[in-house]
Amino acid sequence: MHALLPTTAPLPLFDVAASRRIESRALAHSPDLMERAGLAVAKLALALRRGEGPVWVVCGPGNNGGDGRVAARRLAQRGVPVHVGHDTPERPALVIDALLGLGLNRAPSADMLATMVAMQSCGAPILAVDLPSGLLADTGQAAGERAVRADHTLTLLTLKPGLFTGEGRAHAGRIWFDDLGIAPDEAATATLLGPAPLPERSATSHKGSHGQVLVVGGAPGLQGAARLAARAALACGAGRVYLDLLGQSAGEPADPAWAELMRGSLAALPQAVGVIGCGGGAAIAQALPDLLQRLQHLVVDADALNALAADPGLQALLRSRPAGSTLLTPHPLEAARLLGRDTRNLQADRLAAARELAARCNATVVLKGSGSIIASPGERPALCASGGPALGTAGSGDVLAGWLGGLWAQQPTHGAHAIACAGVDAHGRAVEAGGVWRAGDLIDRLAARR
Ligand SMILES: NC(=O)C1=CN([C@@H]2O[C@H](COP(=O)(O)OP(=O)(O)OC[C@H]3O[C@@H](n4cnc5c(N)ncnc54)[C@H](OP(=O)(O)O)[C@@H]3O)[C@@H](O)[C@H]2O)[C@@H](O)CC1
Ligand SMILES: Nc1ncnc2c1ncn2[C@@H]1O[C@H](COP(=O)(O)OP(=O)(O)O)[C@@H](O)[C@H]1O
Repeated sequence: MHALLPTTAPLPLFDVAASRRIESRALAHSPDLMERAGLAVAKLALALRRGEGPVWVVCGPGNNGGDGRVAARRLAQRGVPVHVGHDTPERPALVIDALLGLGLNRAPSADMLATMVAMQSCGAPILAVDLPSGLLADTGQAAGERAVRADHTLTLLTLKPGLFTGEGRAHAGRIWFDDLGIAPDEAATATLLGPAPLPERSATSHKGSHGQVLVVGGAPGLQGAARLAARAALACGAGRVYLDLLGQSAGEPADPAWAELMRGSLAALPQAVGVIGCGGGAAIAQALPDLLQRLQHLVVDADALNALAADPGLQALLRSRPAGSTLLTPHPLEAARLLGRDTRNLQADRLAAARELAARCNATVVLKGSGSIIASPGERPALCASGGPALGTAGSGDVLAGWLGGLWAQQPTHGAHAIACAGVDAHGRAVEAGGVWRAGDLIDRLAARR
């Protein structure tokens, strides 16, 4: 058993159907899985309980409850006071939430909701067994009007996507994992990202070896977004970074605060990696046909995504681009516009939405937000557990787009999926040590990790 985040390597995620298959094959040779699960829960509970009061074990009707009962027995054997039931004991030292796990298949009943409220309000920390009760393992959404908000979740046998995306992170608390001694024997549903190495530099390399980025955007009043993207691309290590500031006179400096950035345009830079749409306003729509047809590598963000959503002709150009050459970075509202759905409906199953959008656009899609998802045609989707609410600040998405462009400029033979996985994970890790308040700080933190 170990705490899971931050990840040190990529990890396989399994949805409910795959977890069930792994479990049923494992049970054939290891019939004591529930004993192992309950023992792991009891061990963690011993470390987490606060004070000498009883450990309150709330068991549901299925095997999740079974794990809870084994844990209760093991704790009692160690002389720990234990209360098993749905009524709140006095001054509990810990709550073990073993009400509902993988088998959650409908909105919890009123009785269960009342028990969840009691757990939540009793004042003790909550350790969820496998999943916080009421949270759907595949999507990270509550099946009904609420799910338990745990302080810790010990997930068992397999890692489930819903712990890491949607509302999962807010409900799971600190995530622990015990594989119960079983190695998964089938392909993962998705991959939880680990850290990716930064591009290597040979001793004889020079700025011409490190690629070019062309940021197209920054319409009047919106230059900040384009400049953040350009600064991030440069901080990432791109050899030269140019800005095509839409609707700005040629005399306007690329970025008065960053003298290294230059003005440029598609006509002069057909080999550059395009980072398009940051602060693009309405003007980006006119530039898009040329950009979509002429640039070999494109990161498409913000207003360029909105322009695409509004124009089937542009969507056809997008789909006709070669495989692996386009990377879209929508936040949920932008993704919902592209799919013609509402955001709530899209967020209900982020993994499925990202896959659908990737297939529809013939592109890699980074569906941003807590637990960003990276989906590409023909690739196993990836899920990012790094980052957090510190990224919820204006311009952090522009920084991501620029960083992705900078990575791609240095590694032009990589496909969009690999670039997205590396860049999204690094963007999240940059805030984990704290100290990021503005998108500009984020650029400094990303650069410091190089
Ligand atoms: N077998 C093993 O060795 C291992 C098992 N493991 C453990 O087993 C867990 C999975 O167990 P599980 O399949 O029994 O599902 P579980 O989450 O207990 O729920 C099913 C029960 O809840 C009910 N129910 C569902 N939704 C409901 C609702 N909204 N409101 C009310 N009731 C609802 C559902 O009712 P039904 O649909 O049948 O009417 C059924 O009775 C897994 O998460 C892990 O903890 C692992 O440790 C590995 C080793
Ligand atoms: N709670 C959170 N957890 C993880 N990542 C987050 C969270 N909130 C925001 N982010 C990340 O911050 C970035 C915000 O991007 P975006 O919404 O496009 O911002 P902007 O348009 O201001 O640049 C995305 O990479 C998103 O995944």
